[in-house]
Amino acid sequence: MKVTIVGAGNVGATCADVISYRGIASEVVLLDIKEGFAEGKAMDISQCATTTGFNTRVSGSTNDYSKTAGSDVVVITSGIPRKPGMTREELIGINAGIVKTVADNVLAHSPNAIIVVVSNPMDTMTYLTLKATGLPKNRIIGMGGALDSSRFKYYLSKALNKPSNDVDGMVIGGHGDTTMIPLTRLASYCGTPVSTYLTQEEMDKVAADTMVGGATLTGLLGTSAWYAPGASVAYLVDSILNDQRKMIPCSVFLEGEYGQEDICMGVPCIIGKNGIEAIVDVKLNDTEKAAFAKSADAVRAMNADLKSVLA
Ligand SMILES: NC(=O)C1=CN([C@@H]2O[C@H](COP(=O)(O)OP(=O)(O)OC[C@H]3O[C@@H](n4cnc5c(N)ncnc54)[C@H](O)[C@@H]3O)[C@@H](O)[C@H]2O)C=CC1
Ligand SMILES: O=C([O-])CC(=O)C(=O)O
Repeated sequence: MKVTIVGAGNVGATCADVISYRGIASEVVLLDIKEGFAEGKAMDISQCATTTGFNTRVSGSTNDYSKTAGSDVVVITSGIPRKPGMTREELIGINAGIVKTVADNVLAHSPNAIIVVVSNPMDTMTYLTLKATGLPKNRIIGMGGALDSSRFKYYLSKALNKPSNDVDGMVIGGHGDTTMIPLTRLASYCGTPVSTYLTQEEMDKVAADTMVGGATLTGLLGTSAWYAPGASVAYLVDSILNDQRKMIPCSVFLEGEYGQEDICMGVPCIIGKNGIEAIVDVKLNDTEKAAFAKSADAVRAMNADLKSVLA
């Protein structure tokens, strides 16, 4: 199975590294516009093969899409990341043009690929990719919920003082500092509700920390995060390529699901060999429904800025 990752920067290269290390794909192509950059990252990752023990073939390309031909999955991480103090939404001006051009180039060489959109503002870039390519909705997946949920579980595990892998939980809604919806009511520790162990105040703090998880890291690092984002993309790609049918919150085109239409945002999806195999209808309470509607209003307002790019 062949995976192309466009953008060999922090997130793209980390994703290539995890996919190779875990043997998720037999071939990974990294592509970037910076001369020699993707080739360098691919060579560096390839030189881990004997010490970490993988056989994935990793190669790089400077903007030559012919090398990406026949990819099963294409991940788009090209574009600029935010700096401390910025929101993801502020990246739309530069990233929309980049994502649209990349999506066109990718499809010309891999007409059957499933596209995973990572560049921010991710929900709007997912919507742009869907509208610009005209592909069926199952083949355009925005990655945000997998990462946000992993951060939610991290903060839950810290509050509970229990191992992360004993904790379960999910974040839906938009992938933005104010649009994410950590579903605290449904979060669990070893199959028991977290509300058994945490006060409402503690759960509210976990949710608030989760929502600004990306901004916190951007403040600490000077640019946005890459280890957990890259690993989250690899997790999603694994479920596609190996038809694992995992339930992962992803940004997907909604046509009435969760009360929304003509928008891409995060909802629980079954992810398998066809991309989005199904959208799972988790019953939300009235508060969660209201939060989802408010999140959709914000994502929709951002999508309106795409008019000139899509014209
Ligand atoms: N959806 C999510 O959960 C996450 C999204 N992101 C987003 O992913 C994007 C990438 O982040 P980083 O890897 O940290 O940035 P980065 O700056 O390290 O890497 C981006 C790469 O894209 C390349 N690039 C720019 N235009 C290109 C084009 N037209 N064709 C091919 N390559 C091109 C650049 O040369 C650069 O190497 C950002 O927009 C960031 O906000 C980052 C983390 C999580
Ligand atoms: O925070 C950012 O700008 C990058 C991102 O989407 C994340 O790490 O969640």
